[in-house]
Amino acid sequence: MSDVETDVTEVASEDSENDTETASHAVDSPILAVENLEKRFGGIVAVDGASFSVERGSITGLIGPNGAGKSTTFNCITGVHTPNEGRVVFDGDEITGQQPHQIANRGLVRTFQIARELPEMTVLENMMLAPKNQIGESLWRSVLPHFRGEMVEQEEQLREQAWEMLEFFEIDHLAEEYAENLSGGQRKLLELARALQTEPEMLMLDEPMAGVNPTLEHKLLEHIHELREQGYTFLIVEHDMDVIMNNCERVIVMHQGAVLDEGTPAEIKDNEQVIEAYLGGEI
Ligand SMILES: Nc1ncnc2c1ncn2[C@@H]1O[C@H](COP(=O)(O)OP(=O)(O)OP(=O)(O)O)[C@@H](O)[C@H]1O
Repeated sequence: MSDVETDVTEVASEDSENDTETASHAVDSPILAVENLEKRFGGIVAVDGASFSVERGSITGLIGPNGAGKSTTFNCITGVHTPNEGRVVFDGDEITGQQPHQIANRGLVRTFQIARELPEMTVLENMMLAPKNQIGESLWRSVLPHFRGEMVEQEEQLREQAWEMLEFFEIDHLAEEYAENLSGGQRKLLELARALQTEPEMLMLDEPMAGVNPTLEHKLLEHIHELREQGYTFLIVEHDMDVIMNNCERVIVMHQGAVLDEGTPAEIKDNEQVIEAYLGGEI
C-alpha cells in the first residue's frame, strides 16, 4: 500500500499541470462502482440490475437476506463469474469480465466465506505463496543468472514482509504451524494477512466473522479499523448485524438481486422495506 501511495505521489508531483485533477479524482471518485450488474444461472436471476458504489477509504457493508445475491455480486466483481450485463469499474478502470488474478493485480482482492489457505503448508509458506508479480513465477527468467539474484533478494523481502504481517495480526508464533491446525478465527486472520501480502488497495471480505470466537472477532475488527486508517478500503458481506451496524460507515442492502437501500447504518435501520426484506424481523 505504501509503495502504491509513493508511486502515485511521485507521478502527481512530476506532472504539476495535472496536480489538482489527480488530487480531486483521488478524493471524490468512488474506488469501486458497480453499474446495472446482472448474473443469471439458467433461469435463476441471482443478480438483477444491482448498482452501487464504494467510497475510497471506507468500511462499507453489503447485507441482505439469504439468497439476495451478495456472494454472486462479490464473484462478479472479482472475476470469479462473468456478469451477463453491467459494468464494474475499479479505481477509474473498467474491470468487467477480467480474470481474478488480473483484478487482484490491480489492487482489488477478496477473502472467501470459507478460508482458502493450503492446509498442508505452514502459515509462513502460505504467506510466501500469496504475493503478486513474483519474479520466480516466470520460469524462463528464473534460469538467467541476473534474475536468480533478483529472485533471492525478492524472496528475502517477501519473507520479511510476511513476518511483519504475521506480527501485525499477532499470529507470528504460529508461523511454522501447519495451516490445518489453526482454529477458525486464526484461519481468518491468516487469510486477511495473505490478502494484504498482495499489497491491495481494497479488500472484499466474505463473512469474515463466521466461525470466529468473540476475542478474535474483536481483534479482527481492530485490525480492519487500523488498516482503514492506513488508507485501505473494505467491502464486507456479513450476517452479524452488530458487526455491520457498529463498524460500517455505509451499508448497501440487497434484496432479490437488486439494491434495496443504501445509507448509514442508522438510515437503513429505519427503512420499513429493509425490515420487511428480513421477514419482518428487527435488524
Ligand atoms: N452457481 C450457481 N448456480 C445456480 N444458482 C446459483 C449459483 N450461485 C448462486 N445461485 C443462486 O443465486 C441466488 C443468489 O445467491 P447468492 O449466494 O449470491 O446469495 P447470498 O445473498 O450470498 O446468500 P447467502 O447470504 O445465503 O450466502 C440464490 O437463489 C442462489 O441459489
